[in-house]
Amino acid sequence: MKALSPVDQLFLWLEKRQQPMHVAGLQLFSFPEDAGPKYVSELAQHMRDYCSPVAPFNQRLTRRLGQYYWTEDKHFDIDHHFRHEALPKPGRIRELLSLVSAEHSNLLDRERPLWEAHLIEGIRGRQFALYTKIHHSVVDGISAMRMGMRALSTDPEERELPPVWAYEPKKRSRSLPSSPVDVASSLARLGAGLSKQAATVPGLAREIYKVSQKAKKDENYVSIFQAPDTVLNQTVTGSRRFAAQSYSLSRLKVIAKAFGCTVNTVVLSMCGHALREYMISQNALPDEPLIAMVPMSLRQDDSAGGNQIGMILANLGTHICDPANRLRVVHDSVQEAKERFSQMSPEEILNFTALTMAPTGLNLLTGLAPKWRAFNVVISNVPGPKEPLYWNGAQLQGMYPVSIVLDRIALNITLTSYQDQLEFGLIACRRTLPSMQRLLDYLEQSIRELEIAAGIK
Ligand SMILES: CCCCCCCCCCCCCCCC(=O)SCCNC(=O)CCNC(=O)[C@H](O)C(C)(C)COP(=O)(O)OP(=O)(O)OC[C@H]1O[C@@H](n2cnc3c(N)ncnc32)[C@H](O)[C@@H]1OP(=O)(O)O
Ligand SMILES: CCCCCCCCCO
Repeated sequence: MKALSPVDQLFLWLEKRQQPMHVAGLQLFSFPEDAGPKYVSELAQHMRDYCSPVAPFNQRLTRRLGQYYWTEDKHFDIDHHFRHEALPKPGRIRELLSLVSAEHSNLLDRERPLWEAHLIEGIRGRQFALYTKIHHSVVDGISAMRMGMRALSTDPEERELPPVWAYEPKKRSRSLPSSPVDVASSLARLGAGLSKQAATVPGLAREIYKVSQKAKKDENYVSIFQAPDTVLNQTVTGSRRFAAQSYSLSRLKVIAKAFGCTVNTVVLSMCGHALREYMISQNALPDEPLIAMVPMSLRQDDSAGGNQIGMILANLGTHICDPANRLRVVHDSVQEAKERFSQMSPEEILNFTALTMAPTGLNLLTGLAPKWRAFNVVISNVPGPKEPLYWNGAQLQGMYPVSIVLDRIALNITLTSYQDQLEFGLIACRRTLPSMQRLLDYLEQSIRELEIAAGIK
């Protein structure tokens, strides 16, 4: 048995019917030239043949004394985890997004390993898709991306590739103990981990004191109670709407260079513009800027599993009309947070994140203080592969992240990349965010605006 880390467990504690805590990737493939009519059915059979998965795909939850552990599922049933489905006609991307919206609304079964893979055929234009869903307690965006990429090849001729659940993790930071004696060693390791965490307390106290002093005079500092009350921050239902689109990464790189900022700052500015326009269209733009929670990877090794993320708060400048001024506000707030983290060790960043997010976490768990809002929206950037990839000869055309909505945080914008495409996946509560697809057009519009502001076009 292997004990889950406190961060991994958080995603289990937070889960409820209206707040599923799984994430997913939607991969779109084009058929190889020589594919016959049975190509997808044969692929499905090939995948079903891998019915003895490796960790974490063979691990289910068990709970002892309030602590969650992973343990091997002795009754693993591939037909529960792997599903072969078809879209209703006419099989447009619209039907595919509807299917993903519906699937992403369903909770994973906690009696079994927390993942499902859906192979979807019937898509117009000789395409098929793979929607792979896995609990956030098992992976973060970077580890999900690493797992997903291991199952693909740069060689279009390579065939008989095993599915993602058949690959051994490249490197594990800790081995998986399996006997009862190992439970004790797990607890000992947990204790050792806690004392390592405890060792960060003096540095952390110093940092929190410094932050509280700085916050008094630094206008770029984003406080944990600054996020305004907006239409995004209402109670959510369990039903989801998914929208996705690709944008050109090289266009963003040119903008970033022109403004002397990072690509991620350009992404956040685009989201600031899109949210501003969306809220204006709803007659609901607040006077104060929206605040985004932006995960930052703390992963230092090549390990594939679990969550290793810190979180920063970014001012999205939604109160500012001018795109260049908005970008500067975003840049300054992100820089301020990055500089703070650059003084800390990964343990200190984790603890700092836990402390600053505690009021939000407590509220998510209890619903007692809905005004304790640290952020309005989650915006997560998970860089992906640069080279063209293939799966049994089928070329990967696009890969869209599908993340989580939280109670009173009804929208999550996660993006990944593939070759020169930035792949945005927007997931929202269906009831809270009508016409969410408009955000995709506003994102495109914001690229043009930034290009004009930078004198590029
Ligand atoms: C088993 C499952 C199978 C599934 C198969 C499919 C998997 C599909 C994954 C789905 C996954 C959903 C699951 C979400 C669940 C969470 O979202 S969990 C949270 C995950 N998020 C993270 O961990 C955050 C990771 N990101 C970061 O740490 C940083 O923000 C970033 C993205 C590195 C940006 O940092 P920054 O310091 O502001 O720097 P920036 O200059 O923007 O970027 C650094 C470099 O990367 C480049 N860059 C920035 N963004 C990108 C980008 N998106 N792409 C490429 N390059 C980029 C920049 O151009 C720059 O390059 P150089 O100029 O150095 O050459
Ligand atoms: C205490 C708040 C935790 C919210 C975590 C959301 C992470 C989503 C990005 O993957």
